[in-house]
Formats: sequence, C-alpha cells, structure tokens
Amino acid sequence: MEAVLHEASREPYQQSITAGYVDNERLPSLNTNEKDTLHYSNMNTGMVGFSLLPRADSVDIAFEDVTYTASMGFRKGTKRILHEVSGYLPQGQLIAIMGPSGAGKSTLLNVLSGYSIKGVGGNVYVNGFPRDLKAFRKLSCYITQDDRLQPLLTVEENMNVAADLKLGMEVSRAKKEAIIAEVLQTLGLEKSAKTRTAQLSGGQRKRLSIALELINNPTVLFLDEPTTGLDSSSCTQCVKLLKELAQKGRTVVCTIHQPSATMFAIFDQVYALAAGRCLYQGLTSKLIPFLETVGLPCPMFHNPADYIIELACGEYGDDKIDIMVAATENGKALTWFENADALTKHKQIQQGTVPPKIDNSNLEATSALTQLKILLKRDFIKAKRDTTLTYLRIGVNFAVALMLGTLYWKAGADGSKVIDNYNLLFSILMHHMMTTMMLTILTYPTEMSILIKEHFNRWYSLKMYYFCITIIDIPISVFCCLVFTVVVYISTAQPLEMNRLAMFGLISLLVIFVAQSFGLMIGAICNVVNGTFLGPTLAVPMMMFAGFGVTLRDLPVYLYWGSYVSYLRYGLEGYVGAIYGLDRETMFCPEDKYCHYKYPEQFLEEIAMRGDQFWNDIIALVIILFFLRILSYVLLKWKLTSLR
Ligand SMILES: Nc1ncnc2c1ncn2[C@@H]1O[C@H](COP(=O)(O)OP(=O)(O)OP(=O)(O)O)[C@@H](O)[C@H]1O
Repeated sequence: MEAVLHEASREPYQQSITAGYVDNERLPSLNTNEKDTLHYSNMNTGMVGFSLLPRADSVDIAFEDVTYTASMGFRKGTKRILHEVSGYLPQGQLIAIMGPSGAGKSTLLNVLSGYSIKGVGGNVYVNGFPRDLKAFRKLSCYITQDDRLQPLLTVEENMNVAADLKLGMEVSRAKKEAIIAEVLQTLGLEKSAKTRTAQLSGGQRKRLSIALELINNPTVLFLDEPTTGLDSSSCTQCVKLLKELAQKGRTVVCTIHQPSATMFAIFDQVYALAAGRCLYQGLTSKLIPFLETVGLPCPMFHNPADYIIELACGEYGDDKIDIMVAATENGKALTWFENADALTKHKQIQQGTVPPKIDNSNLEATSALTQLKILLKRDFIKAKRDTTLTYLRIGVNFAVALMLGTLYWKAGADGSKVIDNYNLLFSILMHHMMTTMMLTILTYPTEMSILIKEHFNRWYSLKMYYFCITIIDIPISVFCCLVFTVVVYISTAQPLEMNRLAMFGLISLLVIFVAQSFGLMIGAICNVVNGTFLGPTLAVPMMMFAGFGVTLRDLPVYLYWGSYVSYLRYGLEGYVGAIYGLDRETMFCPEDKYCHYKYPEQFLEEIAMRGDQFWNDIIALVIILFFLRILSYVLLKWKLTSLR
C-alpha cells in the first residue's frame, strides 16, 4: 500500500525532530530575544498564546498493513488483534478512532504512538519516512484514559514539575510561568491553580492531564478515550478544545466509544474499526455518503456514529462488515478524504531514500541531575503533605518499641533472661523487616501507573526515578529507626556503651534498607494483592535460615546455602555481636534465679554464633543491599519494557 505524504511536509518533520521547545531552526535569522518575543507575543495581550500557536512542524502519519498479535501467556498461544489495517492521519485534523468495545481502538492507538512495540507488524510512516521511534516520541505525547496525576500536588505544582522537566533549565522561570498561565487559561483551569488534584472534578482532571502534556507544545497528541467519565457538556468542551489544538497544525488522534451526534460532528476525521479491521476512514461528513455507496444507508434521524457502531457490532449481519472492509480496502482507500484526488496523486512512501538526519540524543529535556532535583522536590512535597503516613510510621515504631520494652523490661542486663533477650532481638528483626517491606509493597505499585505515563512521555529517565525513590525515604527511615532503637535499647537495659548502641543501630538500619529493597523488588513485578502474599511468604525461608529456631550448626549441610543468602541471619548475628560480643563481661545474676547463660561466651557457643563477626555481617548486608537494589531496578525496567 502507499502511505500518504505531502511533499511540503517532509522537511518540517526533519527540522522538528531536532527542534526542542523553541524551534530555533526555523527562525535562523532572529536573535534569541526576538524568537522568544515571537513565541510569546500573544501572552501579554491575554489572547491566544503559546499552546495554541500554529505548529509549523506538522506531522502526517500513515500506516500500512499494521498487525498486532498479543501473547496470551505461556503455552496459551497468541491472539491477532489488528488485522493488516492501513490508514492515514493527516496533520491539523482531529481524528476519532471509533468502534465497539474490544474492536482494537486502544491497541491501534498504542501501536501508532509507539507505546506498543512487541507483537507489532507492518509499517508506520511519519511525513512519508519510516517512523524513527525515538524521534517520533520527541514530537508526540500520549494521554492515558485514566488520569494518572499526583493527587497531593496542586494543579500549579503539577504544572511546575512538568514545565521544569519538559522545558529544561534553559527556559527561565518567568517564561515557564507565562507558559503555565497560558496553558491553564486555554484549558480553563486558571481558577483551579491552587486546588489539589485529588479535589478536582473528573473533567478538570482530564483537562489537567492534557495541560501537562501541552507544556512542551507537542505536534502529535494521542488520547485514549478522553471523554470517558465526563458529562455530556464536559465531553463537548473537551472535544472542542482538542479541535482547537488540531486546527493549529497538530495531529490529534483519540479513541472514542460512542459519541453523540453533536460531538461526532466536531471531529474532522473518523477511523472506524470492527474486530481489528477498518470499516471506514475519511471525513466525518463523508460517512453518510460512504454508507450509501456501500448500500448501507444510515436510517433517517439516526446518529451515524451509533449506526456505524451497530454495523461494527454485527447487528445487521457480519457480511456488512466484510462489505465495508472491502470498500475501504481495510484502510488503504483514500476516497473519503478531503481532496481525495490530490491525495492519491501525492501518495507515496520514501522507500529506498535516505531518511532525514535525526537527533537521537537523550529523550529527556533535562540533565539527569536536574531530573533528580525536581523529582526529589516533588516527593518531598508529597511526603510533607501525606503526614498521616509519616506520623503513622513514627507512631508505630514508638508504640512497638514501647510494647517490646514493657514485655522485655530490663531483660538485656539480667543473666537469667538471656534467652528472652535473644527472642527480643529476633522480634526486633521481624518488626524492621515486616513494617518496611510491607509498606513498600503496598505503596509502590500505586506509583507505577504514573511512572509508566510520565516515563513514556519523556519526563525523566527510569534511572533518575529509581534513584529518587531510593534516597527520598532515607531521612524518615533513619528517624523511625532512631526512635525505635533508643526506646527499645534503653527500656530493655541493653549494655549502655556507645559503640554497642551504634552497632545495634547500624544493623537495624541496614536490615530496614534491605527489607525495603525486597519490597521494591516485589512491588516492581507484582500488584498489591500478589505482593502482599509474596512478601511474607518469601520472608519465611529468610527466617528459617536466620539461625534462630534451628541453630546454624544444626542446619542440614544441603540447606546451609540458605544461611548465606538470608539477610536475617546477618541481622541476627550482628545484633548478637553488638550485645554479647566484644568480650562482654559476666552478666548480673539475681540471687534467687538460676543463670544458665551468665557467661556470654557460653551463650554464643550454645546458639552457634561468634561474637566477632560484626563487620562481616555488615559487609554481607551491604552486598545484599546493593544486589537487591540493582535487581529491583532491573526488574522494574523489565516490567516497563514487558508492558510495551
Ligand atoms: N495483551 C493482550 N492480551 C490478550 N488480549 C488482548 C491484549 N490486549 C488487548 N487484547 C484484546 O484485544 C481486544 C481489543 O482490545 P482494545 O483494548 O484495543 O479494545 P478497545 O476497542 O479499545 O476496547 P474498549 O473500548 O472496551 O477499551 C480485546 O478483546 C482485548 O481483550
């Protein structure tokens, strides 16, 4: 099939690919100030400004024989969802991908936007050249059906983060603020600037999702069901806004379920799908003539959008679907486009020619360090606002320490309670492991959907996101650990020596960080339900091999390897080293009690641990910590890739 290309539009694609936020390549004769003035000239007047400025670097998208085959899972085979569909999405148009539920609308949108990579066949062309995915992603944005927004941030804060990440630090704060104000005004959100996202209405949230992606003025917008969940007036408002954006030279493609007749008329183009095949593509206004041509006239007073969905559902017989697919040549025919003759005359693909030189540098607009700074700032605001969780963590640590302190009151200094104290050390280990790991498993997946959207839209690199979540929790973890350690250590009368206290605290902190890494690893690949099952389940072998119930000496040889990989073993050994190592003197024994373990060496011998292994335990914990952190990053990366 021949995809379509306007000769004139090839060069702009070439240029726009290298263009950043301000398309300086197009304005070579102007100095920077003049270019800025040109871009922002309308802002001061309050008229149409940045986001609605015409885009000179418009983009036509053509695709031919596109297939999508989903893998159904191990030994379950595959399922073909798109069946060699072709099509043409011209610049400056608002295009609706329509069809009944399950027709493959979202799948086609994912393929065209470049979100889906695996299982995709056929070709996608951008201004006639085979699509370079990296370059294309720089021109486009994807707005998901569900609004993946940071609920604790206000509209303005969300916009500031997007502006800082997407425009880079070269654009001054004043300019960013002007752009934000203008985009918010365009989307009717200026009055909600100080409102937290969680408190916005569905329509406002949808508009904010669009506003965030408009910040860097993308040429192509892909929107998955932008009207879902909106009332009819908000739907029309939203579609009108998209039309306005399209009229300024953008290519706006969105999937839509079943639009009202009024809303349907706003769209310029329709691409109708039925079970992964193309029923119609062309002007909205030519749908009725098309239906007449194929002998399926739309009944009087019937919404043509409803009628084509009914046809696509097979309500009038499956043969009608075949008739329409044949008439459109599964998307190859361009008969129902505007100036169809001119289009067919120009239709061509740049096969065999050298594609334009493409700037394949970083996908993100800002440096790694800047991304990290912005993400840390955002997470800091979130942590500050989410005080319930912060206080809960501190409160739980304090309360558990107090409970353990009461239960094991002064057990650390009593020669008759050495076994009790040993139980206490294991309980402390359990507390640190479970609270930290479960918290991570429960909170991490909720962030995942936002990560997927923002990362795909090139806000930041995965490395920087991961680095940020790794360090953002350190202060609160350290504080909670400190509160817990001081309360439990003093109330249970552990030896009051600074070095022992420091060793005890260090082991606690490392166990907390390792457990957190464990949580990150599970959270990266599992949803909350699976994670809450898997986390504690995987903790059981760690406990088994800790040397607590069955001493390390009594472990069967063929299971000894387990003690090397169990971080709880190093944690317990480290605690024992801190409390009973360093040649601790004979313990106090009350006169009326029998103190079997008043000699610490005797106790160490009994539990098959040595008191001089502390630094080895620290090294082992640090190695496990690094290994798990790297592994959870790799798993997260794999997860993101596997979703595409
Ligand atoms: N990864 C996948 N594995 C198996 N089946 C899939 C996969 N992705 C999509 N499908 C199936 O492909 C069909 C089309 O899905 P798609 O989400 O594209 O439909 P849709 O037209 O957007 O539907 P809706 O309007 O309900 O969102 C559906 O039957 C869906 O179950």
